[in-house]
Amino acid sequence: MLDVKDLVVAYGQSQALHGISFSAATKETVAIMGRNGMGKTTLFKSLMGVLPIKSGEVRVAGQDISRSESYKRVAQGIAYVPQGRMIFPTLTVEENIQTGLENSVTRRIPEEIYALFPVLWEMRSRKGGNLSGGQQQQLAIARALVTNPKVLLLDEPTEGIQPSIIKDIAKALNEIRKLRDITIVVSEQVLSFAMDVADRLFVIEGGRLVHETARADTDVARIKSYLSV
Ligand SMILES: Nc1ncnc2c1ncn2[C@@H]1O[C@H](COP(=O)(O)OP(=O)(O)OP(=O)(O)O)[C@@H](O)[C@H]1O
Repeated sequence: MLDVKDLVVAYGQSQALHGISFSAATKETVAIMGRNGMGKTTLFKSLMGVLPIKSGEVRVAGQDISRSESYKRVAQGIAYVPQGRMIFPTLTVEENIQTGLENSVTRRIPEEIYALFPVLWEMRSRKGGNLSGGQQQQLAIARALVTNPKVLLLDEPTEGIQPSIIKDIAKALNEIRKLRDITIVVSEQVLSFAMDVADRLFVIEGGRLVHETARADTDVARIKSYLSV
């Protein structure tokens, strides 16, 4: 479903990604693990078209999207939950989700969304800015999901979130891929969360994927050593 090949991205003269390649299948979740500054956000921004790529290719369901404008990529089946969530603080929960429904005539929020995140139903009339960090993260995921993506990208969804809500988010992500034909790519520093949601784990270091493992074969100590400074 998602095929990334030899992705090279630079900030001016400084190269940040040095040829990233990986694929992820429908109904598969992969985690990209790495410390701060290793290139996770750069990877996601370039997949989404927020940052231009220098060379390489990104395919979603076989279609090369790597030269498409960011807004077009949404129609081509890719959705992005950025680091820090970026919800609209002055819009209500319901209005925030509806911003993902721009192309829908009724702008009706599917029931499935509130079934996945019951807290968003309870909070639907509250302003996004009044939600806790964990609730905002669930809101950002809901907003991305209503675009019916084939590929969902989540950049460090557990950052600054309390453990009980991290469990809720893991549960929702596992439920989503059961319900939908979707590929989920999540960047993370929290190994326990990645082990809860991902079928395969990659480690990114200095803009390169340096390690890959299936969940069942994961050498936890080895991944931890990559994540510690
Ligand atoms: N706007 C920018 N201009 C120049 N260099 C940048 C810019 N943004 C990021 N970088 C560099 O690119 C590299 C990768 O950064 P990136 O933000 O992708 O890492 P990350 O793994 O997502 O870390 P974090 O979790 O802190 O966001 C780092 O060396 C960083 O200094």
